[in-house]
Parts: sequence; C-alpha cells; structure tokens
Amino acid sequence: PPPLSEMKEKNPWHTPATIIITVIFVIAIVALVTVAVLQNKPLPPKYKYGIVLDAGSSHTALYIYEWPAEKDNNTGRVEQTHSCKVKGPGISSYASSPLKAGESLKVCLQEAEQWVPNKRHQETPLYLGATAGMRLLNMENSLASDQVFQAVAATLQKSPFSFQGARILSGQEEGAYGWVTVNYLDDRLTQVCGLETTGALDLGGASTQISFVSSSYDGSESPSNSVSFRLYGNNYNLYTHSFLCYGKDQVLRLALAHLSQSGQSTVEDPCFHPNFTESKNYSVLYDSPCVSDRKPHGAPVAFTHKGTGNFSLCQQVLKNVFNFSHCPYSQCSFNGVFQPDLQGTFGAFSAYYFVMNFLNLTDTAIPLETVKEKLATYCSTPWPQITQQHKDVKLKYLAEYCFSGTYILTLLTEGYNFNSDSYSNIRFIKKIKGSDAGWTLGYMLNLTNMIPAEAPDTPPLPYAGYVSIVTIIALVLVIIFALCLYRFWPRCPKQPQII
Ligand SMILES: O=P(O)(O)OP(=O)(O)OP(=O)(O)OC[C@H]1O[C@@H](n2cnc3c(O)ncnc32)[C@H](O)[C@@H]1O
Ligand SMILES: [Ca+2]
Repeated sequence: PPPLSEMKEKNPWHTPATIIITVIFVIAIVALVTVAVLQNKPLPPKYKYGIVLDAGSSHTALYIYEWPAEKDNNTGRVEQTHSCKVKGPGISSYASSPLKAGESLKVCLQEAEQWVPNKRHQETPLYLGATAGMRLLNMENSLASDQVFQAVAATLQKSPFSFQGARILSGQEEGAYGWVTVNYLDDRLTQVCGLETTGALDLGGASTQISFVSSSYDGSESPSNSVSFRLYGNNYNLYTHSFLCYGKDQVLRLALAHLSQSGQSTVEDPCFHPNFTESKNYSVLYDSPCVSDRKPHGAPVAFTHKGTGNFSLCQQVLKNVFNFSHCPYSQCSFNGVFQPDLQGTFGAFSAYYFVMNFLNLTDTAIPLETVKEKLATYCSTPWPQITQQHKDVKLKYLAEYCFSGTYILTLLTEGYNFNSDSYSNIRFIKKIKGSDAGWTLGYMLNLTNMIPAEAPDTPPLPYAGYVSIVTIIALVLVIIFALCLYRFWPRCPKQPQII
C-alpha cells in the first residue's frame, strides 16, 4: 500500500476541480436559502382605501375602509379603519338651505384626509349614498332634493379623493347591501356551500329593512322582493323589503297622528313616561309625506304631548300603524307586503341596537315575555326618575326609548312574525370584527367589484408554505452534502478504487 502521505496527496478533495465545484454548490445552496428567506419576509403592507358616506334621514356618517392591495378578491379582508359622524341633521333637513348640506360634510372629509395616506388620496374612491330621508324629500319636493345633491356633490368633488357619485339608494339596494355586509364580515359567503347565511334587520329613522334567504322563497312570488346574487361561486336568492315611513322617527309621527286625530290640545301618549310633557306644533308633526294626508282640520297651532307610560296600550297604538287587512300573496308581513317563512339567524343593527342596548335587552336568551315585562316596568317609570338616573343621555333619545323599545318588539312580533322561539335567533349587533353593520360596506364591495361571482382559484400551496418547503429541501441538501464530506468522505473516493 502507498505510504500515508501519498494517499493524502491523492485525496480528490484537494483537487482544484472538486474545490471549485464544492464552493459553487455551497454558494448555490446559500443563495437559494437566502432568496427563499428574504422572499418570505413580510413586505411592508400596501393598503388600498375606499370611503362611503351614509346620508341617512337622521344623520350622515363617513366610513373609511382599508384592504391589502394584493388581496382585492379575498373575503373578509376589507376592514373599517375609521368612521366620522357628521355634526347636525341628515342632508334631507337642508332642503331650504342646500349649500349647508355640502358645508356640513367638510369636517369629516378633512378628517378622512388624515386617515388615508396622502399618496393614496387620488386613487381612493369616494361614494355617497342617501336613504329614506332623501327618498321622502324627493317625493315631496324633487327640486329641493336635486339642489341638495348638487351641493353635496360640489363639496365631494373638491376633496382630494376620487369622487364616484352621490345618489339615492333604492330600498332594495339598502336591504341587500346590509345583508352582504353582515355575511361578508361573518365570512359566510366563501364557505363551499352549506353554511347558512344570516338575515339582516336594519332600523333607521325613516325606513326599515328586512333581508334574508329562505328555502321557501325562489323569487317567483312577489319578484319585486327578490334579489339574486352569484358570489364566490354560490347562488343566492335573497328576500328583501324596505318599509318607507317605518323607521322609528316616522313611526313616532304615525303614532302621534293616530292619537291626535281629533286635533285636541292635549295628546295623551302611552309610549312616553308618566309626567313627561312637551309642547309640539301640529304643523311640524304633519310635515312629512308619511303623515301629511292625515292632518286634522281646524287643529290648534300647538298641542301638549303628555306621557302616560302604559306598555300594553302603547303596543295597541303601535299595532295600529300596521295594516293587516289585505294580503294579495300567500302570506304577508304587513301593509300587503309578501314575506316568506323566517329562516335562520338575524343580525339586527342601527336603531335596533341603540335602543335594545340602552334598555339592557340585547341578550335574546332572555325570554320574550320577560323582555316585555322589563319594558313595561321601564315605560311606567315616571319621567323625573328616568332623567335622574340617566343624566348623561341626550334628552331627545331618553324620552323615546320606551316608545322605540315597544316599536321594535311590535315590529318584530306583529310585523315580521317572530315568535318567542324565533326571537332568540336575533342578535342585536353594532359591529362585526370592528366594522359597523350597515349597508355601506356591501355597497362599496359591489361598486369596487371586490366580490367575484366565482370563487378565486387558489394555488395548491399557500405562498408561505411554498417558500418554507423550498427552504427545508435546500437545507436537507446542504446537510446531506456536509455529512457526505465530513463523515463518509474517506469511504467515498475509495469505492471507484475497489471497482
Ligand atoms: O336609514 P334611515 O332611515 O335613512 O335613517 P338613519 O340612517 O339616519 O338612521 P340611524 O340608523 O342612524 O338611526 C336610527 C334612529 O336611531 C336614532 N339614534 C341614533 N343614535 C341613537 C342612540 O344612541 N340612542 C337612541 N337613538 C339613536 C336616530 O335618531 C334615528 O332615529
Ligand atoms: Ca340608515
């Protein structure tokens, strides 16, 4: 056998070719691992933004939404980052001074400029949707409603955002977009068939919406209540209806109109607390298309609105604002409007939430009978005691919670036919995962084409998974190579010699 020193010299490890190949191999592996690791590092997030103004009958609110720029089509990715409540009343209240409607939006628009990064301003779409207040103004005085829109559009045009238009939403759109919002935030739209959707109940100041999917409804009966969608590869046949004049402010007018039919100077109202009194003007009460045709002749200028605090009498009065006398369909809710069988759970938001939250009645596990008893006790509490107990609450809201709570229960049970069982399927909600429940998010998702009809194709592996696997395989190769070099090396070159 050759001497040891000779063997060492023959070791092919020390030939320049092997050294170069090994160095290249190691560099290649290190480069591969580095690239994979760097690629996997989270990039600084890039966001896109969208702004929607909800011009409701009682007030206007601005909502800012944000989503990762790369993930337009992924569900549940759009989040509300900020909301701003416009000071003052809804834009429909500016009928006689339209320019002020535009002015009123400026503070919130300036706030939005702070919340959206400057370089995104130009590409951020800005929408304004008006609901029942403007529907009523448009019916009453379309010139005035056009002037209000001109004024708000002029203001929105001047903002740095990409203004996409201001318009009145139909009641159907308002109901359907509210349903989309709730189900999008709840991640119920991307489920591969099966999972039930949630119905949506919205109670505004001038109108109220009910929207749900019922297996008994295919849209053939009363097609005007049907909205069909294809979202993420699933078909939906949504039932939706908006009752104009059945928001809580207009129903308050309807109820008072009912109680003051004889044009008396004192109107006793069971929906307000005992010892509550307030002077009101007949002309102000009847200044709405919801009640204007009922104004009693020869009524005095003003009347005293006097509370008597009687829950069951209040329920009777409120039942009377619904018309159950005719139903041209197989079944109806009220006022001759078709409604299929209720099905599934319901999210109830806006005034449903404000009122039930104030009354500590958002827990629908409380039996309906107990809810009514608690409300009856609340309604019979004298007004001075109520004001003592809630010094921090706006008096206008405080005075109306007995009325509003009773209206909500009457609307749900007498109007929509919820019973003591199905009542527990309702969830009184304000927000879902940080975003307000309401029609605005659904409206923006639709206008920015953010919900595809078909489910997006997903790669077999998520990106991070792919990078991890590449990294692991590269590391395994390095280890095998290293083991071969340092442990088995002496035997490796011998083999060719044996052969
Ligand atoms: O949908 P429309 O009918 O156009 O009306 P809106 O959008 O302005 O209606 P909201 O949901 O904002 O409010 C509904 C009602 O709830 C009232 N409201 C708002 N905040 C409230 C609170 O904290 N407590 C009691 N009521 C409240 C408000 O004055 C309205 O009468
Ligand atoms: Ca509303």
